[in-house]
Amino acid sequence: MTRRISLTQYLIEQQRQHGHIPQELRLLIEVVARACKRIAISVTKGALGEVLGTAGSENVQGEIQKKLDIIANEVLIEANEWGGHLAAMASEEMEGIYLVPNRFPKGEYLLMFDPLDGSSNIDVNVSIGTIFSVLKKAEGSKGVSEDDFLQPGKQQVAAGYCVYGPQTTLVLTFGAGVAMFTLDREQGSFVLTQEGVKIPEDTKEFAINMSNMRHWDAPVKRYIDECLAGEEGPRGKNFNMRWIASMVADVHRILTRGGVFMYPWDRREPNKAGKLRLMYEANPMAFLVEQAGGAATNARQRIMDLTPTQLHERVAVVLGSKNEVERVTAYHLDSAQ
Ligand SMILES: O=P(O)(O)OC[C@H]1O[C@](O)(COP(=O)(O)O)[C@@H](O)[C@@H]1O
Ligand SMILES: [Mg+2]
Ligand SMILES: [Mg+2]
Repeated sequence: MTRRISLTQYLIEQQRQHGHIPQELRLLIEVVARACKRIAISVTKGALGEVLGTAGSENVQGEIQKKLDIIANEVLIEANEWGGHLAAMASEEMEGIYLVPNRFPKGEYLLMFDPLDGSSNIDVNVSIGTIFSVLKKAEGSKGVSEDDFLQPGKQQVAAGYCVYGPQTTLVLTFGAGVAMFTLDREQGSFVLTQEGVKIPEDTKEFAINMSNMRHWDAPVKRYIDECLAGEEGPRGKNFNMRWIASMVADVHRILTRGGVFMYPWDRREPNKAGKLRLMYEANPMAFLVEQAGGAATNARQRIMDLTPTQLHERVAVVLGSKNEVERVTAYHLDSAQ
């Protein structure tokens, strides 16, 4: 039975007893969690809060922004800019980095986020979320620029997401395992509901958008064909499929019961490495998944080893149960020889 302590107590424990995090980082995560609570309130209001529908604008990736994309972005910026722990922020919804204004105290951390993941699910009342990643500015670097953000994911000091579903759940890692916290709405606080989250190494469940099948590369097609062949095929077992179209919800299922998630490169936009974004979608999820004993690659290399060259860089993603991720990756490496 998991100890029912609050997020604040858990964070203090991580700082004081285990020495896993400095005080500044603890306070930063508290601010992010508070922002997620505010976003959860807007999400829950739905049509009553007039937060559904499009905002009539586009983000830097040319995607139509939903009202909630913008609301969530503003909530995260507003909550974090006065916190005193950050040098700058970057978001899916902003083209450049956001420097903490001079009127606020500053810190050494860099915060990146996908304020609202799974935007296509907002209006249809299906789970969505917020994904975030924390880096530290290189020591001695004066000021802050976009270059400070271009660090490989293995340098993340914290990462997490908050899924707004039937329950609102915050999932966190500081590089010493994964913990989950459920929002107790009566108390208004996140309560620890699982520690030491582990993803089983094997699975019979995959997640991929099958409508893109005709655009896939041969190794992806091979892997999925083998899953679909079931007991009679080379895998000798039947597979189930799930695709929520909110990465946050698909990854949450994988952290809860295992599985493999794939958003591979495909021929629709051959010049792009993939659909998902490296710095505020793939890296934080890869950090969580690895900390839970799973694996995350771009179908060839470990995601957290990739050095980004742009803030909004895209990447192919294969993550989840270790043995399946290794299999998909091996199929790609074999085909390249
Ligand atoms: O609609 P598709 O092509 O299946 O893509 C779904 C994927 O796109 C995303 O929604 C992208 O996230 P955003 O909503 O933040 O743009 C992922 O969460 C999800 O896995
Ligand atoms: Mg997203
Ligand atoms: Mg988004």
